[in-house]
Amino acid sequence: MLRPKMILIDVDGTLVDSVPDLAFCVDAMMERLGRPPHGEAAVRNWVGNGVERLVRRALIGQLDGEPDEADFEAALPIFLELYADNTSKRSVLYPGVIEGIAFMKGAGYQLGCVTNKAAQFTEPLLRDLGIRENFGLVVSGDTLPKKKPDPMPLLHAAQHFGVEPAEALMIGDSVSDVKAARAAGFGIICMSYGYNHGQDIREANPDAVIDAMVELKGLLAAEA
Ligand SMILES: O=C(O)COP(=O)(O)O
Ligand SMILES: [Mg+2]
Repeated sequence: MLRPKMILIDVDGTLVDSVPDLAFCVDAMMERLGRPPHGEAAVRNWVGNGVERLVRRALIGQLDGEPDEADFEAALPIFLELYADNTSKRSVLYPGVIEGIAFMKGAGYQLGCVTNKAAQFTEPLLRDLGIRENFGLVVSGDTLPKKKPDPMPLLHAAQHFGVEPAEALMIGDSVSDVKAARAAGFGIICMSYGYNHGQDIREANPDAVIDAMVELKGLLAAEA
C-alpha cells in the first residue's frame, strides 16, 4: 500500500466533469463569432491545457496548430465572459469523488489541487461543487509562470507542504499530469474516464489507472 505524505489532485477530467460547461461556452462563442459550433465530443478532446489553448483549438477546429492572432484576441474575451457565467452550472463531480476525498481526508493525507484551469474559474468551481475546503493549497494554471506538463506547480506544492517529491503523489487524467509528475519525481495515478485528447491514458504509463476515485482505498494505506 502507498503512503504518500501529500496528494495533489487535478480538476478537469479527474474531480469534475467540466466539459458540459466548457462546450456550452465554446459553442456560444463560436455562434457570437458567426461560426459553426463544435459540440461536446470535440471539446472533450481539447480540454487540459488551459482556457487559452482551448479557445485557440476551437478557432482552428483541431488540437494542434495556431489560429490567426487577431481572431484569437477577439475570441478570448468572449469566452472568458461566457465561462465566468457558466463555470459550474452544468459541471458535476464524477462518481466516487466525494467518497474518495473523504477516505483520503479520514486517513490523514494532506491534499492539494493542481490544475491548468485559470484561478478565476478554479476557485468558484471547487466552491460551487462543495469541495474547496478539502484542499490546503490550490495551484491554478496562472498561479505560477509555468503550468503542467512542467513540474513547477507540483514542486511548488511539495515545497508548500514541506514534502520531498519522492513522497508525493499526483492524481490526474491526462498525459500532462503524467509528464509533470515524472519530471517532478512524484508518483502518478490516473483516472480512466478523463480527458486525454482522445487517447487511452494507459499509453502514457502512469503507475496505476483506476475507474473511480473510491478505488484509491485499494491502493493507499488507510492509516499511518
Ligand atoms: O484545461 C484546463 O483548463 C484545465 O485542465 P486540468 O484541470 O485537467 O489541468
Ligand atoms: Mg485534467
